[in-house]
Amino acid sequence: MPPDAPKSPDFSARWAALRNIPPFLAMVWRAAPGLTLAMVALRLMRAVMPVAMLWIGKLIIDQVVALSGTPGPETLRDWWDSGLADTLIWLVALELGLAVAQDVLGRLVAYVDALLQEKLVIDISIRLMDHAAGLDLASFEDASFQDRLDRARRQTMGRIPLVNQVMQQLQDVVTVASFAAGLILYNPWLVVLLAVALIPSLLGEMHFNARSYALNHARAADRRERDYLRMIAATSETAKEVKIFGLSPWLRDRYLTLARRFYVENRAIQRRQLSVMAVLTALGTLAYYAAFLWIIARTLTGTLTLGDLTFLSGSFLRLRGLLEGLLSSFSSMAGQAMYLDDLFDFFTAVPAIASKPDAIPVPVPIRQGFRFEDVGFRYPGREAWAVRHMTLDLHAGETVALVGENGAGKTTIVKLLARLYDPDEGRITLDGRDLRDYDLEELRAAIGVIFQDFVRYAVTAAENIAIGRIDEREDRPRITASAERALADQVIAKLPLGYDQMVGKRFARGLDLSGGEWQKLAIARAYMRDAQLLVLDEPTAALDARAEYEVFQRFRDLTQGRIALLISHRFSSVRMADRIIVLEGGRVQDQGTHQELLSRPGRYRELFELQAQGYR
Ligand SMILES: Nc1ncnc2c1ncn2[C@@H]1O[C@H](COP(=O)(O)OP(=O)(O)OP(=O)(O)O)[C@@H](O)[C@H]1O
Repeated sequence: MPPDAPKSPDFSARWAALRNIPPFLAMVWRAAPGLTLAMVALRLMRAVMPVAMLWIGKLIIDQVVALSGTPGPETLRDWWDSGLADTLIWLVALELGLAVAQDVLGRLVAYVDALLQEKLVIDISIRLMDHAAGLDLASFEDASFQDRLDRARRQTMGRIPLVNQVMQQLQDVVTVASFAAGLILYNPWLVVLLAVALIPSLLGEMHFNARSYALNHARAADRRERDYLRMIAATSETAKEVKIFGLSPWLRDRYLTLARRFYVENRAIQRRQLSVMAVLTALGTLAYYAAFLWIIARTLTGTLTLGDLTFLSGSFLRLRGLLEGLLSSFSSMAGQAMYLDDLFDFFTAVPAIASKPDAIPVPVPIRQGFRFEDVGFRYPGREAWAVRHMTLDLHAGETVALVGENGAGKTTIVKLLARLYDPDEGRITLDGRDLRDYDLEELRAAIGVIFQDFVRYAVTAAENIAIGRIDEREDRPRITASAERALADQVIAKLPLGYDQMVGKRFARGLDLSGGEWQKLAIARAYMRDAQLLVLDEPTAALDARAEYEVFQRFRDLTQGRIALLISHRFSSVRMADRIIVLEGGRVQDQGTHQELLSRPGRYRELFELQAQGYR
C-alpha cells in the first residue's frame, strides 16, 4: 500500500455519521414541510401493504383448500347461488383492491419524491451561496478551503437522494416489523436465524463503504486538479494558448496520471469487496433454506396448513430480501451521511471579518480621509510581509496615485482599505476611527474598486456596467451616463444589440470584446457606483497610452470632491494625480507631486527616466 493511501475510518466514525441524519431531515423539513408530511404518510401506508396482501393470500388458500375438501356444488353457477364461496369472493376482491392501491401509492411516492428532492436541491444551493457570500476573501484564496467547499457542493448534491433512502428505510422498517410480528406468532427462532445470518454481511458492507468514502475524501484535491486540467484543456479562454504552446499531450498525461492513481486504489477496494461479500452473502442464503426446510417439514406433519406454508415461505422470502436490503442500505445510509459532514463542516466556517455588534455608520461625506498607521500585513500562510510599517494618508477630496514595481504592495493596500483583509499590525483609520469600528457593509458600499483582474461577466453590456451598483440595474439613464463617462458608450454603439447585447463567449448568443473594450465596460462600473472612495487598480493596462490618459483625466475630473486612487505603471497617467505615493517592498518610499518627485533623486525619477528612455 502506498504511504499516502487513505486509512479506513473506523466503524464508530461511521456510526457517528448517523448523527447527521436528524439535521439532514430537519433541512428536508425546512425545505418542504408539506411534501415531507405527505411522503411519510404515503410511505407508512405502503409499508403495511405487503404483509396484508400476503395474509389475505393465506386466507384465500385456506378457504380454497377447505371448500375443495368438502362435497358441495358442482358448477360455478351452483357455487355462486349456494353462497358458500362468498367469503372467498370478498377476499379476492380485497386482494385486488390492495394490489391496485399499492400501485397507485407507489406512483404517488415517486411523484412526491421527485418534488421533494428538487426543493431540497434549491434550498441547499441557496444556503451554500448565502453562506459562501459571507465568508472572508482569505477563505477563497485558501486551497484547503476550496477542497472543503468543493466537497460540500458536489458531495452534498450527490447526497440528495439520501432523503428517498431515509424514507424508504422508514417504510422498510415498518414492513419488516409487520412481517416479523407474523413470523414470531409461528416461531420466534425463525426471525433470530435470519438476523444472525445477515450480521456478517452488514459488517462487510459497512467496512467497504467506509473505505470508498476514505478514498474519495483523500482524493478531493486530486479531483479538483483533474477537473481543472479538463477545463483548461477545452475552454474558449484557454484554447489559444493550449494550441500555440502545444499543451494537449502534457495536460492529457497529467490528467491520466491522477486518474490512474484513483482507478488503481478504487479497483483494489472493489476486488476485495467482491470476494469477501460473496462469502458473507452465501451465509444468508444457507439460513434461508434451513428455515424453509423447517416449514416444509411442519406442513408435511400437518402442524401447519397450506395457507400457513404460503404465508410463511412468502414472509420468509420477503423478509430475507428486505432485511438484506435494509441492512445494506442502512450501512450505505451511514456512509452517505458521512459526506454530510462536509456540508455541515462548511456551514460552521465563520468569517473572521465582520461588523462589530456596536458598529458605527460610515460618515457621509468623509471629512478627513483614510490613514494607514504603521500597518503590517502578511497573506495567510505566507512568511513574507506584503506590507510593513506602512504609514500613509488619503485625504478627503484628493486624487492619489500609487506607483511601485510588481509586488510592491499596491493591490494589497486596496484590499486592506475595503477590509477584504484586516492588518496584522498597526491600524487603518477613517476620519480618525479604526476601520473595524464601522459597519462592514456600509464601508464596502462607500468604496468602489475596479481591480486589474476584474470579472468579465457573461451577461448583457448594460448588466456588466450595472454590476457596479446592482440595485440600480433597471436605471438605464444611470447606466448610459456611466458608459459615457468611461468611454464605453463607443464600444456599446458598435454592438448589434447595443446595451442589450450579451457579451463574452461563454454562451452562443454572446459576442466577445477586445481586452481594452472589456476594460472600458469595467471602468463604467466605477461611475455606476458613485462611491466616496473610488479606486482604479490598473484596469487600464490593455488601453493604449492615450486612452488610459483620457480615462484617468476624466476619472480625476468626474470624481471631484471624492477620494480617487489610481494605480498604474504609466507615468504619463500618474502625473496628473494631486499626490503620488511611491511604494517599495511594502513600504512608502517617497511621496509628493510629479514635479516634486522628479526634482529629487529617488526611485520615482529613476523609473520615470527608464520609461521615458523607452519612448525616445
Ligand atoms: N492572495 C495572495 N496570497 C499570498 N500572497 C499574495 C497574494 N496576493 C499578493 N501576494 C503577495 O503580496 C505582495 C504584494 O502584492 P500586491 O499584489 O499588493 O503587489 P502590487 O504592487 O499590486 O503588484 P503588481 O504591480 O504586480 O500588481 C507580493 O509579494 C505578492 O506575492
